[in-house]
Amino acid sequence: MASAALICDTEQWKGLQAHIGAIQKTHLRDLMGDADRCNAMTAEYEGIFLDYSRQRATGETMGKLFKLAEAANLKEKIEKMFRGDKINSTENRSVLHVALRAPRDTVINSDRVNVVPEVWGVKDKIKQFSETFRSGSWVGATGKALTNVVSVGIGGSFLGPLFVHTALQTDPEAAKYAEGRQLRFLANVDPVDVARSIKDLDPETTLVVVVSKTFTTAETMLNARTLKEWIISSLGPHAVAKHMIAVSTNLKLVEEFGIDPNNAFAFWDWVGGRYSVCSAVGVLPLSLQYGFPIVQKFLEGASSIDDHFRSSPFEKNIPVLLGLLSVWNVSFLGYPARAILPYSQALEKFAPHIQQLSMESNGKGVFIDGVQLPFETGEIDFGEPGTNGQHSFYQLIHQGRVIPCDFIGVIKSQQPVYLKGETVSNHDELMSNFFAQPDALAYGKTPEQLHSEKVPESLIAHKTFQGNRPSLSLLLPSLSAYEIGQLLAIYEHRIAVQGFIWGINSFDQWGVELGKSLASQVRKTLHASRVEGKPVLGFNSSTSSLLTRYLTAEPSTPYNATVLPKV
Ligand SMILES: O=P(O)(O)OC[C@H]1O[C@H](O)[C@H](O)[C@@H](O)[C@@H]1O
Repeated sequence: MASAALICDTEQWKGLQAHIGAIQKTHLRDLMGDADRCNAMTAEYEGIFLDYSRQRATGETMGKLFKLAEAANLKEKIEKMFRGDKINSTENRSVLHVALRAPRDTVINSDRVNVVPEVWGVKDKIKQFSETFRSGSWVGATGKALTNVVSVGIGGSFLGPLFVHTALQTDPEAAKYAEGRQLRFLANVDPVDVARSIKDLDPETTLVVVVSKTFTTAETMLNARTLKEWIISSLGPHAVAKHMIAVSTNLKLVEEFGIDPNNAFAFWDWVGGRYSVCSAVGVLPLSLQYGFPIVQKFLEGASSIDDHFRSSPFEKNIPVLLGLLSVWNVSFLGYPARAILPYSQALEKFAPHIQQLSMESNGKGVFIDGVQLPFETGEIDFGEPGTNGQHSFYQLIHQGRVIPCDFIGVIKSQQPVYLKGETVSNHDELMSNFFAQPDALAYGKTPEQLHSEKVPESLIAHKTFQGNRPSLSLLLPSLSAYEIGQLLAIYEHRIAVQGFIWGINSFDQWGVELGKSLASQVRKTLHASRVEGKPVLGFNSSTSSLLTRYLTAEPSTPYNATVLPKV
């Protein structure tokens, strides 16, 4: 198929390629000596401060990246997203997660229908339901109020809500509203995850929320049937109506599953799974745990970044700057990975969410029109909160492979601690590392420095840090529901910017289909072997012998009666 315009064929792309040599001659040690450059390489919005001076880039690089953005029609593509154009072309869908957090009076059309009133209709229903639930008026089958929620879902129906829940858990305001309640998640089809999710819970006081955009995902549906059985075996079949609710775009299947349609919360096919945390997928379980007003603050934070992203000039636009720098690192400097390093334990589930958001969005091999990509896209995202990561994989980042790092810090801790007499407060101790690590990466340590420190000759080579390792620092004023929403939206838009520049569709995920269909072939074989004693057929010799080994051993459970976890 002939391609409209491959970004790599543009003068602007070639200009950046020609510029790589100049950057390869620089060292961050020198670049950081230029205070004007450092001041220029910052951006701020509502107290969120981005410092990207430790990127391997100069003013000239940035100028060229902005030109590349023009060549890629970035401004127009952002507008198309906000306008509800069907930019997810392979699925013929709008991409409107921004509508999920838009103020009530906004007009955003998909298929010429304003979707904002529908969004608010569901939010109003969640607000009302969560108030009834939290007040204790919603009672279970035995007349008791429900205080525990298990949210069953996987991928986008799990990772975003888990990230937000984990971040809110230690926010004093949110925590106050969650007193005496539990929110847990069940994602993996591994029965061990079932056991963990219901350990020490009583079905009498538990509400199960089944979250699935399609309501066909194998793992989620089996887990939902398992928890349904857990409820029924303890409380009887009539209990399902009071103990199970659902979030889905497929309300017909929700009803067929046996959940009361009045207790189903809708969303729409113009919300991608991994972009769905601001839909009922996240808003419902989080409102049950923290109350709707806290969740509304989270949505307002995300919405504030939507405004910033749509209207700020690229030079001051945090998601655009981040997206362009990622393109520079991946496609020009050849760095395949990015480490996400939040200096806040509250953000411990941020990297797992970004893994899906980024890698499922931009892990693509073809342009939007199907032409094979002649350059690398996508990034391998991974991360751990600092300082845990420092005592784990930072060795590789300092002296092994070059991995651009995102340092995310918070000025005001959610949980301040200071011990009288200590040099610094506990949060200042944490943040000392946030400020130190980027410079260690950028500057490194030269043999000359080591000599002057009288390091033994035999250790000089081992102790030399080449430095010149890029990072950026994002400093948030605090970490309340509002900033958690802002952080989420910054990364959502950053990832979209990358896809817009590369010319790929960041909103489909055909690559995950093949594994699913092969698993279905294996599932049939396991059943036929276990139940009818049929031989393993139709696989290559490696898979056949692995399957045979698995099937000839004592099974973990016989197939003649229901078995539920014992823990
Ligand atoms: O919400 P569901 O329809 O159950 O989908 C859950 C997940 O399924 C697949 O793995 C998709 O690749 C993900 O994008 C999606 O989030």
